[in-house]
Amino acid sequence: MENQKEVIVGKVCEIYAKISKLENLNPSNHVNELFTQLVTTCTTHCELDVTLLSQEVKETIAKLIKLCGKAEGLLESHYSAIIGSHENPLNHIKSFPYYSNYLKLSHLEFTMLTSHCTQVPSQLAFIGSGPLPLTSIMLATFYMKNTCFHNYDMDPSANAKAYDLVSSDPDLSKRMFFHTTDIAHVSNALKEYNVVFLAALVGMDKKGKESVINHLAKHMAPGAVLVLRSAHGARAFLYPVVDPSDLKGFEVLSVFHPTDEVINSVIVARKHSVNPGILLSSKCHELAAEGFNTLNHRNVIDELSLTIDEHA
Ligand SMILES: C[S@@+](CC[C@H](N)C(=O)[O-])C[C@H]1O[C@@H](n2cnc3c(N)ncnc32)[C@H](O)[C@@H]1O
Repeated sequence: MENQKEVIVGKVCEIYAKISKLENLNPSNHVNELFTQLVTTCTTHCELDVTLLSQEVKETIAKLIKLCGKAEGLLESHYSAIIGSHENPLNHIKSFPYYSNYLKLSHLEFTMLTSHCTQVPSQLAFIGSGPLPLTSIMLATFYMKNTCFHNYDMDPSANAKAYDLVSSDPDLSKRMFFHTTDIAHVSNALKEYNVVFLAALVGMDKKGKESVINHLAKHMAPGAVLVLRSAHGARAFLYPVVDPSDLKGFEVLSVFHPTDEVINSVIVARKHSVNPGILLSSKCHELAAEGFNTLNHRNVIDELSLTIDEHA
């Protein structure tokens, strides 16, 4: 076990050394090959706790996560431009190489979400939607056919590309909205959403993630649900980890760590009401009227494993 851990860490550091020497991270055969090697290494070995690694390795991980985030942004941007150049972009969305991963991840997130909310949300925010907002598109197309999606990204070019993908679609163009701003500058608008999704790459380190989570805890409506992405085991070489205990101001409802090709763990949490037992604020009344089940806080990991296996 100890030996296996050393082998994985050695391999990841070796790949990091190669990636960090690249002139740029734009998609190319060589860049794709290195990231594929990295993802394969990290998804085939689950039993590894990165918090126990040396400070030196932790510093390498922090740098690697930033490079992965940059490469992911460039890959999504590249494919978004290609897909958006077609007359009906959404007919070509499956050409994105990680389409099936997103399909599984959005199904997982929807399953987890609906085990805590008996009614589909009317207004949903997705923070860090990027140039290829696949999760919003999939949720809107397959699972939440009447929900309005408010996509937030601080990069205007990401939003412009994302808008081009849905603007010609008669349904999604009416339900997808794009807001160009750093989420740290959004306060009152956050109260309007029954559900908020937080992308893995918003808050790239512990401090950054903590600051976004604290901001959401301060401004989301009491009783609203937060769905956020984390990483577990060796997958923590690729994405920032959110420890459920870091979710101050929220009640953690469920946590799921995938073991298949899906990389991100998913955490579902509910923003505390003023008094969790009694629905005091008008927003809580509104949520209760919409059928949000505030009393049902059971852990659904086992059931989820079953549901997901059934759909695998
Ligand atoms: C590569 S993308 C897409 C999301 C990715 N597929 C995921 O699940 O994390 C991440 C996006 O988050 C945006 N972003 C990062 N920090 C943000 C913040 N504080 N406010 C708004 N957008 C942010 C970036 O501009 C970038 O386009």
